Amino acid sequence: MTPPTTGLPAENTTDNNDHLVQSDDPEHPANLIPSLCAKFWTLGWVTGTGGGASIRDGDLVYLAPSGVQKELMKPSDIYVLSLAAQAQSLSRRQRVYLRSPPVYKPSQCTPLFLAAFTKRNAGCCIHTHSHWAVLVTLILEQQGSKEFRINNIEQIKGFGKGFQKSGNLGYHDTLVIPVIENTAHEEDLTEFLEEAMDKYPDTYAVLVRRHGVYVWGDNVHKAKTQCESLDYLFQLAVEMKQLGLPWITDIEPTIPTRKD
Ligand SMILES: CSCCC(=O)C(=O)COP(=O)(O)O
Ligand SMILES: [Zn+2]
Repeated sequence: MTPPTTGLPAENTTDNNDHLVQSDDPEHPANLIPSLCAKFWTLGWVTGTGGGASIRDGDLVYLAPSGVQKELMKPSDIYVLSLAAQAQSLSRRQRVYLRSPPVYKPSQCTPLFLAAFTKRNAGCCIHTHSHWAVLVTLILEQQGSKEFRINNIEQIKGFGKGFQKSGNLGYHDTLVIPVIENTAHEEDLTEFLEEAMDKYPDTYAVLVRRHGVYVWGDNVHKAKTQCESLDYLFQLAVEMKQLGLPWITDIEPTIPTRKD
């Protein structure tokens, strides 16, 4: 699926480029963001307008409006931004939208989503306010820790090895997710998210203390499955903590002996 593109910044177009969000294809980003967010709402990931998702298709980035019920969005509510036009913009804070819905402001998460697209070439970035993510950051806060670490759990295999690396983590590998501190305004998280990406080049996610998590992937499928795997692991970790079980164990890899 290749959506049509004008390649022109918004001020050079004569209309609002509504065609960029009009498609019968359910896989078109303008259709997929509302349908994904409706699913995420049922998981408690985008409750009360919090959280959201953004998709990149080539140069075009599709974004939700700010402060709307994310599970009720329509394709006509979606913003479209050109990364190339944005890169040419003199001000990093001023965004160049090819398409803007008339009555909204763009999501406050926009600069964080753009960081995943520009620094990691991600195809999709998901931001959740999941209880499990927030609880894990609270447990880590008590421990004075800025990293979530877990190993020897099967679901760890749901994560890629890292940026520009092929294959997934193994059962015995340790999954490490950095934690950044929350800020009063979502946009102000950007510099800390970027710092965490630089410090942890292979991470596909960053936790935000007392707030939630940002998870990305090369495409929608990978971002969604990594986000699901991570939420599973966060829930498991909270329940393990309640049972007094450690997140890191020193189970040694064994060579399996198969008897046929
Ligand atoms: C109650 S949500 C506060 C803002 C936030 O954390 C968030 O993720 C949603 O921001 P948006 O601008 O996309 O509504
Ligand atoms: Zn948020």
